[in-house]
Amino acid sequence: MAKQRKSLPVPRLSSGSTSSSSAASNIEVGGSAREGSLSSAALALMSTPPTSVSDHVGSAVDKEETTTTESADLTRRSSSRRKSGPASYNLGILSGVRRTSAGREMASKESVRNFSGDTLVEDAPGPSSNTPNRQLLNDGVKALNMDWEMDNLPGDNASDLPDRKKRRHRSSMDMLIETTGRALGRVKSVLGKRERETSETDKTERRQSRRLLAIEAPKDTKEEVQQDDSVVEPRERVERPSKLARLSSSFSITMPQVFSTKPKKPTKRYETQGLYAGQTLTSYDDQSIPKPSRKPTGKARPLSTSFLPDATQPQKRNSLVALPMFSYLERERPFTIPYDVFAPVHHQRGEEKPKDWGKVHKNRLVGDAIHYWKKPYFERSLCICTPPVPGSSEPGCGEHCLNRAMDYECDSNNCGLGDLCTNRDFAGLAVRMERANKADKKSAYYLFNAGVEVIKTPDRGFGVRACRSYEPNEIITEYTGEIITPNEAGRRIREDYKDKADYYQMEFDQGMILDATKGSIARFVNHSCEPNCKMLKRFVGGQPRMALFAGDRGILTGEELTYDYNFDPYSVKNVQECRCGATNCRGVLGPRPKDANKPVTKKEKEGMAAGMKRKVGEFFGATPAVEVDKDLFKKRKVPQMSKGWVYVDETMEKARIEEARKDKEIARLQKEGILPADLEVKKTTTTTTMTKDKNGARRFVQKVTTRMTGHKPKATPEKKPQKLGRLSSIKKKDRGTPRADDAGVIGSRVTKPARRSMDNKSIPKGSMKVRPVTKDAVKMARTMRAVKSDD
Ligand SMILES: C[S@@+](CC[C@H](N)C(=O)[O-])C[C@H]1O[C@@H](n2cnc3c(N)ncnc32)[C@H](O)[C@@H]1O
Repeated sequence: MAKQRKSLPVPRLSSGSTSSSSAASNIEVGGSAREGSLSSAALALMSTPPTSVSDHVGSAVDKEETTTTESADLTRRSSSRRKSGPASYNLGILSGVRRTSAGREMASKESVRNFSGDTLVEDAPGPSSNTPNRQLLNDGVKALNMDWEMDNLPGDNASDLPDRKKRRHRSSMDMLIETTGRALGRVKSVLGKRERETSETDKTERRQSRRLLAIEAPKDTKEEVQQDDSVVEPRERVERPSKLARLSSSFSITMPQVFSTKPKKPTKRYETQGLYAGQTLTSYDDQSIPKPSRKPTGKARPLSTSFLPDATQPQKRNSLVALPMFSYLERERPFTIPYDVFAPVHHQRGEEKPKDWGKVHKNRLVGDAIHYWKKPYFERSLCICTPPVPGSSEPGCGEHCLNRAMDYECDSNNCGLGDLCTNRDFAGLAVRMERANKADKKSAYYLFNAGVEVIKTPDRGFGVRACRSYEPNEIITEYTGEIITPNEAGRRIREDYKDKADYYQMEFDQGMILDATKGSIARFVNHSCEPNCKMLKRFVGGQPRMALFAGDRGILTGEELTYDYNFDPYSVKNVQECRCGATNCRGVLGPRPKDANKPVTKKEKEGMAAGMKRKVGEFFGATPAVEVDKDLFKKRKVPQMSKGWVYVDETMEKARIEEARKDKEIARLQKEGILPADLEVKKTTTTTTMTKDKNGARRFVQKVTTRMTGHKPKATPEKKPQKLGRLSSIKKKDRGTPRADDAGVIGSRVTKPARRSMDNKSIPKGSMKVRPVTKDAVKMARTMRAVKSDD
């Protein structure tokens, strides 16, 4: 160092200053005049003495180039600084080790070369080529697809630098690598995260695409289209690269897309709200809700209610966001459980179903009834109701409606209230049944609209249950079947239904019988002495129809439907034991107690007295004051109840009818003198007595007694000579042989034409009507005569 200083007198430079940047920076150049006389290039040359022999040579060769660069460098310095004080040289900056700004950290290859010569860095591998940072940098450079490589990093060409310089260069390179490595590490971690996400998406996409490819297109024809429009092989064929390869190569930002239009992944939809009871805790205070009376027994663990808030304390709302389950508990809203979810009365599989049930959904006339039945046999009644006053509780065609009072149903022909009319039960039922018929028979929707279903009862055969609730007096279902004559009803019972235990015949209208053996579901409705329904007759479009209506307390879902049969068994033998289980059960399916047996009430007595008074007044010609009873329309109308079931026991009934016919015939023959008055005939009487067995069950015992009884004809008053009108006058005038046109009357006999004319009511008043002698009577008379002659 000392030697070097001595060999270079002008300018005096401390060579030692080159060893450290701090020393170098403090070198002062003496005399401004001298500074000014020296070219800056020369100064620069002098300030950087060659450190070796080769440097001298090299310096000579590169003198020109170095001079130019340094001069440019110095020219860039501010002129004010140069002027204000003596020039100072920062060797750190000049040597490229110390940089003045971050931008200069990445020194250009040229500047390094210019400063330190081309031989600064050796060809040997870089100082930190094996360090993880270097590796990281390498990876990053590759990943970013840069057009330079780590091995040819600018400024990395320090193979020919001397060791000392190499160290310095290495340290600067290390810094550079470290900084860049850190930056790249951050980039890589971000990219790595994206890569992971992308690879996740990629996996899902691949799974989907595999599925789609399997369904939509053959694999070999499907091509993948990348965003850059390059066509690649389907992803199934692309081999999955190794993790390392993926790490190093998957920094590509553009991810391969399988399909330009991705199929939308079906997203699971979560319900935002759930169903819950919707009861407040204070509901228990409600008197209408029965409190649980059963106390927990020792064995059963009582239900823990600790999770419920204290009902006695006012509820404080939690300011924190509640968990969903608790927020559901807090919220309250009305809800209806869908029928598909809650249908408690579905007919269970395997349950016994009724056999031999021919369904008839509309009444139909069968046999002779077709000729006897009078179609619309009364005039349609016009409804004079006005639309209901808004806000009033009285509905359209309510209790004041005349049609309703007369059991006529309103329709568009007789009522103008349209939808406001409430007297259209059968029309409403028709709408419901139409909905039911369109629905699947197994669906809850069908059951809801049909409203009823058949069930098997333990002791009363089949019955009917409500599949929904009904308002009081709401129509439930129609009772339909075949309209037949009473004769046909008897015949069916004798012949068709002789092996059956249950009959479905009911008195209907115009003296006809409604036989629901082929009929609607209503035929299965059982009897109860305390019924929840009633069978009513209504006139719809002039035609009578029967339907089951809810009672005054309405019907709940699942209740068995019953009504009072008011059963007329015709014979005691046919009396059936009632198993309805009501507290006021009459014990038998017999008729309701006759009203006549009821004691007369005070009100009825008043009514009778008022009626008498009116009649007396009318008799004496007094005009009764017309007083409109205001309560007249308010009175509950008495529904036209079903007249009752017809139970015709064919053998008993036949015997009874035959007996009566015989009695009548004998009496007539006796009267005519054909049979003796003291005739004794065998008579059979059947008496039924009810007993109870040891179990308390009722038993009906029949006793048949036969006795001989005499038929005594009633004493007939002495006959007065009868005026025979025209016929007798003819006979009086002309006592000749009767003519053929004498209305067929010969003696006491009436010939066929006469009878025909009698039927036609052409015989004048007062004419004698003679009953024709039947074949049976003649036969019997002959027998009697034969018996007598034998005696
Ligand atoms: C119209 S059917 C009713 C449906 C019948 N249960 C079935 O299975 O077809 C009438 C018959 O049901 C039976 N029945 C109805 N209600 C009854 C009751 N309360 N007690 C006993 N039997 C009853 C009687 O046998 C009666 O003749």
